[in-house]
Amino acid sequence: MSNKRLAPEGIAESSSSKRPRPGRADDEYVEIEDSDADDDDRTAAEAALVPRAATINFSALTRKLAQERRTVGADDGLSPHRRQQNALVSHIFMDQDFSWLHLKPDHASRPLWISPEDGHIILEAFSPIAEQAQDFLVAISEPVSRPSFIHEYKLTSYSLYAAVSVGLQTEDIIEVLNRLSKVPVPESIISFIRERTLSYGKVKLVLKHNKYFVESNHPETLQILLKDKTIRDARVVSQANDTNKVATFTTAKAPMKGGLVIPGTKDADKKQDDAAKASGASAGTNSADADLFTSVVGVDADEIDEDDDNVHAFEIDDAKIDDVKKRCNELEYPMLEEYDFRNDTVNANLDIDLKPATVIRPYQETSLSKMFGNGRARSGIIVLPCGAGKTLVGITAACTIKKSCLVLCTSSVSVMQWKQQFMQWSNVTDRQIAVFTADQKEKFAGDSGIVVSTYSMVANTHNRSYESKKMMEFLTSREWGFILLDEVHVVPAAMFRRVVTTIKAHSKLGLTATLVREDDKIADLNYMIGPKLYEANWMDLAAKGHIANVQCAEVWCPMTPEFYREYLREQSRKRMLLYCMNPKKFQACQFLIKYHEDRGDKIIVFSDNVFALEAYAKKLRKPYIHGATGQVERMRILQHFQHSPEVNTIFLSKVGDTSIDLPEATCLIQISSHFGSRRQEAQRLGRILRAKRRNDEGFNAFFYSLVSKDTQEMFYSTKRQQFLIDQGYAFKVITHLDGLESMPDLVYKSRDEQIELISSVLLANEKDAELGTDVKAGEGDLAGTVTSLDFGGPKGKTPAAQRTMGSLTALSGAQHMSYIEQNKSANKKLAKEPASRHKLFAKRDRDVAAAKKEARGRPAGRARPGDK
Ligand SMILES: Nc1ncnc2c1ncn2[C@@H]1O[C@H](COP(=O)(O)OP(=O)(O)OP(=O)(O)O)[C@@H](O)[C@H]1O
Repeated sequence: MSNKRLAPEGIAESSSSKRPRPGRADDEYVEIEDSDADDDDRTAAEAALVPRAATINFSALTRKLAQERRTVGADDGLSPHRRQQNALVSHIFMDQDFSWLHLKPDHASRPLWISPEDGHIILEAFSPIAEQAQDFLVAISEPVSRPSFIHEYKLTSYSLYAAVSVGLQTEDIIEVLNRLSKVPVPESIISFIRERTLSYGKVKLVLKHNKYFVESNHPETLQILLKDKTIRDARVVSQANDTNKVATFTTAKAPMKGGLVIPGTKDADKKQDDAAKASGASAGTNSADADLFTSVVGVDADEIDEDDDNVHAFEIDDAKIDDVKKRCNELEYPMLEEYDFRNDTVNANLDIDLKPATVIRPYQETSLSKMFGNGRARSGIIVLPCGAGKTLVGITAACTIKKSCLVLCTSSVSVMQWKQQFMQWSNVTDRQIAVFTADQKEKFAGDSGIVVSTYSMVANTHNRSYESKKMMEFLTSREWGFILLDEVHVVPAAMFRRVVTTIKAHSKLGLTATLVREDDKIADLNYMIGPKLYEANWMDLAAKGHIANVQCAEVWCPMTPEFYREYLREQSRKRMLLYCMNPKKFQACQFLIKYHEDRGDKIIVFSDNVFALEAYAKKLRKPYIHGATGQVERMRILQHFQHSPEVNTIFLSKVGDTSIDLPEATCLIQISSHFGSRRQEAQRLGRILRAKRRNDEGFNAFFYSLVSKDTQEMFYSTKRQQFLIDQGYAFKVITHLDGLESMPDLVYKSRDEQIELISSVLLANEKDAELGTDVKAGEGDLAGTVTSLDFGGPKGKTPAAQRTMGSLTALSGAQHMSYIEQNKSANKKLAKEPASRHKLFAKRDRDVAAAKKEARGRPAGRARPGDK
């Protein structure tokens, strides 16, 4: 559909930026066509789910800005000398010249700068009060990019919706922004904040006695909504409420609203006080600032005002919830979903708690405080880096709500892991937790319990077995206190909608590491689950030792002339196979494996392409796992990798991208990947973020991406890295691996061997070149490998985000760090074993030999038989 929106001419979408210049009165707005190809396949219905406010229309803001500017121009308070200076630099900064904004006299001690044009906020991350400012900014805006020194955030309608949802008030947002900003918050931004937060947070969707109600403390708001035909038609007029008036209830106040204690935290109140004092002292801020932060940024349950006693509500038809939510969004009254679980006497309590030894980490606690800040459970999304412990956050939330809970994950592997983690961290008994997968259809005993299942099991409506149907009846006929949605960013919107509308749940929590979707449908999540409640900073967690520090590098491998010639000639998907199978890449992979094995690292080599995966693993004599590897074999390989010094490297296809917890792994090498997927890159990195040794002095994990030079792969690689770069990771480029040529037993050294390799690639089927020949990520069962129980502590410094040239020695820290563990004998024994040849492979060997012979006889550059 055509996704038109109003925007100031040239903002963001247009490369030929023609933003209004200071002092020019050309603030005209054109209707622009959204050129994002990903949006084209959006159905009208889906697009309608996105509130209008989502596409920020800064036209009103900028118009105000123009007025502001004119006023400033009339009396800008600058000395003639200063005005002349500004005029001199204006031509350099062009439309980015904001020197007309007044800097506050003490601007140096304030860390923020706010763009009056598009709501972007720049934070000096090196400021003493940056940490506090970050907490605040994460609550009110979207992080765009957070490298070491300068962070960028953006105010959006969604982010302000999220801010209001976690209890922030409009004037407090403006006040804190003003205090932190180097320039007075522009009028345009103030009115944007006011406008966006005016109607947000006023309407709630509540499930009571298995019926849905639209609730508000403001009867006039409900009257406005009822004027809308869609909402009016969805209303259920019962006997008790058969007039056109909305019903008024008096809510019972929570007996001890602030008394809610999230399990796994120590003495929450004391800790909060101490933290506030400590950060206040270290930041050198005055106590007024600290108070302001505690009252506005930190959500203190005791201090949050009780809602009005009078709540007005009308019932709506369950089948029309989706339409009502959509309409409310369009009317800019997005519905909040909150669950007053402590006063729910209808649904049976679930006797579940965290084990006494379980202590949640500070960022896990912070994220949960955003969910339970006002003593109720708010629905929304928590974003934590891979390996940061989202599972425990979900389990703690379930232990806080203590009502029946449904957990949905992306694969049956994850189902088993969730169950195992519930048993590990909480006192839940086997009878209280059930799984619903293709193989197992269990129900819990008693009135309340936990069910763990997959999205597809719940959303699937076709070809249901008798047991599945029964199980679905069990799931849909009851009210759930809590639904936990794992990996929310990957689930197709339609599937999500089916799940959310068929399961009646009082509160929803979405968990994810990468709130990016390649299909750009993030907005749907906002609408279907709720606002983003919290997003952690990857670099912060790395600096505090909760996740490992990682050195990232892109290794450029030149193509051999023969491979490059074929690459240029091929038009099909085989091009991809050619750049994966590049002999120089083989060599780089071999070199890096040896280099890191010698240092005592455990290495995972990733390849999406199964043909390349097998070829590399067999040539380098390492074990491998892909979709077709049997369960017993997988477990055997993973056990060896974890516990045996003989197996220090394994090759994994995309079955290992997610759902694999191998804290022994300290080095990743990526030889082939799924085009430009930013999410996959981050998830792969996540495999080493949980490295057991992350708290060792000076420890670094390593992430290498091998790319064939001058091929499409370089483009994809740059695209893939973008998410991680925005999280502050620095990618170095390695153009030369010192000592590679002199490495003994270097593979594919001679031209003959390289020609043999190219022949096998050319003989491969077109299908072999595809990435989709493996099973879907996560389908393979890697359960039982969850072993890490490490706790974090204060750790090293955050690396600077930049792209630099470097040598492998420098990258691996050889100049500055020492590695204690050495394990030179690793894999030697394995390498001595004769590589077993499958008979199919033997047949291919014969074919390869024939092709090799043919290739030798053909002058370079001449077409192969069959070439057009
Ligand atoms: N508070 C904690 N105390 C001790 N260990 C923890 C804590 N939180 C998480 N962990 C451990 O950290 C590891 C990573 O946790 P988990 O698998 O939940 O991460 P994740 O965020 O779901 O990662 P991914 O997105 O990659 O799946 C696990 O081994 C888990 O046991």
